Amino acid sequence: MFVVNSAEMQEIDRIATEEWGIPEIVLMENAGLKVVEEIKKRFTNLKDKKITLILGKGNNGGDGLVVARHLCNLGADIKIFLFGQKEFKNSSLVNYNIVKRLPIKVHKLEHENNLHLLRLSLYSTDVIVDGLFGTGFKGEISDFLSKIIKIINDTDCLKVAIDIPSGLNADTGRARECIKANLTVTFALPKIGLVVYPGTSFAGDVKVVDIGIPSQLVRALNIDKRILQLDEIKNNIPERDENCHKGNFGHLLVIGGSLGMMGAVHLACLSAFRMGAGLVSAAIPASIQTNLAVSLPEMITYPLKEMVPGILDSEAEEEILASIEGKSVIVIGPGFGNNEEYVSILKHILEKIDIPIVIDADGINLLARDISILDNIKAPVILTPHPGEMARLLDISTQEVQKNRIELAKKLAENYGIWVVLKGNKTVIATPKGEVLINPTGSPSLATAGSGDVLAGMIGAMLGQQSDETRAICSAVYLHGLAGEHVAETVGKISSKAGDIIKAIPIILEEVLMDK
Ligand SMILES: NC(=O)C1=CN([C@@H]2O[C@H](COP(=O)(O)OP(=O)(O)OC[C@H]3O[C@@H](n4cnc5c(N)ncnc54)[C@H](O)[C@@H]3O)[C@@H](O)[C@H]2O)[C@H](O)CC1
Ligand SMILES: [K+]
Repeated sequence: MFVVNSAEMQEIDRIATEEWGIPEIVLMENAGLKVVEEIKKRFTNLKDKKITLILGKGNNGGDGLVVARHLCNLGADIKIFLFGQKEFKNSSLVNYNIVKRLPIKVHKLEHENNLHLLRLSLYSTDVIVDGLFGTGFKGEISDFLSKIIKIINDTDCLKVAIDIPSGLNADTGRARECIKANLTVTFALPKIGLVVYPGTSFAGDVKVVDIGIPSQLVRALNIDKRILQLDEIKNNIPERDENCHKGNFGHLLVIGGSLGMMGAVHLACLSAFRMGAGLVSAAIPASIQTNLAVSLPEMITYPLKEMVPGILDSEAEEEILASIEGKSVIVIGPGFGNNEEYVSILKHILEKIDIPIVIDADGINLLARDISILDNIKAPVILTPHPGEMARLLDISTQEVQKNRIELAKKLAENYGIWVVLKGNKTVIATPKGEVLINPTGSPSLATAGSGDVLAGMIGAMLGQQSDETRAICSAVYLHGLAGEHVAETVGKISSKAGDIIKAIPIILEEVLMDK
């Protein structure tokens, strides 16, 4: 499903009305009716239910006026509070003139001394409908608005946001002060702010409703952002026919490991097997080879020459390059160590190979030492940074990364012609073509040591089975999130560990493929 920013939504709105000739008032009527439909689903009867609408003077408020009219027809007891000194215009004005003739009390919210009545009315209300601002919200919330929002948020009742919770930046999901809704009924397409953190925590349940904008119109716009959906993920996982053999499902090489960090390689390799990789090999410092081989006998191991135990010798580079022969995918970085001398190993690998390479963990830290080594790549390169690693790569703070996850991932991917998987709540996948995919699955259970190694192994495994890199990466990220959700339900969000995520892979794979 496409996701849009406010400018894109406004453009869709403009084309629908100006070029396709769909009257604005029709879209507004549809929008209002759909909100009423969602409210009706939550009550057996709306008769005499107290419903308070807090509305601005733009079209979001106009939608609210439509909601008020229909709820009034259903017998609800309606009150409206109107924010702002402006006058309603166009379709909103038409709806306002109708509402004025109905048995609906309309109060102003222009001064601090109106707040007392608002507080009093909300005390006994069953539902608050938030139609203050939608996609037309710009800049910041004033202190007065902040007080209004606080009064609304302090009220314990069902809060329904029209299109987006007021105060939320539809493009970034950030807010200074924002309505905390239980339900957001958003029109035509989800807005970015509703699907990325912290916007997700303000929006509550998000219902995307059709208001009559033709899908042909939306498709013609070539929107570059999408939310991943289960259906496409299912189709990305290749069927296994009776005649298949291990050679059909890729041979993954994991390069990494160091003294004390052997587990990272183990986790990546084991998850790769569980995700269906045909063969898995690991190139690791010689001193950890025996332990690793014993811990996972199914894999092939390449011992690398060491300077001191756990630290590679310069001759190891040749050994790594030799181990790449015959492989179909590489994962480099889990537990590798962030030694300056390894930058040239990574550089030479990237200059030589043309098979997909996932650069994770210390591999990303090495890149952060010299990102220019991405200038000379022939292979599909996939970076899987968490926000801290992304910050190091871009030489900015983690807070700055989190403020602008989508744009930063997109820019990095486009600049170097690579895939960027920016991990975190709603992982963002950016492709070399500038496409952005947002992953809806996941759980706090994934916030545990080794979870990234598991994801790297899963991506590596999928790249060995699916030639379309974007599909492979998206499937792995989506399924990793589903595995996290399963762990949250079975083990718990707090007690989870990476091994639990790996154990969940076969279960969620089975579930996903069952109704393919
Ligand atoms: N997308 C569609 O196809 C449809 C959308 N509808 C609804 O319309 C709104 C967008 O309406 P618009 O008039 O452009 O803007 P808003 O109502 O969101 O807000 C404008 C309103 O708010 C004032 N304002 C903006 N920022 C601030 C601020 N920081 N502080 C104070 N006041 C602010 C501004 O001055 C205006 O008065 C969309 O979300 C949908 O809900 C259509 O009805 C159906 C078709
Ligand atoms: K709103």
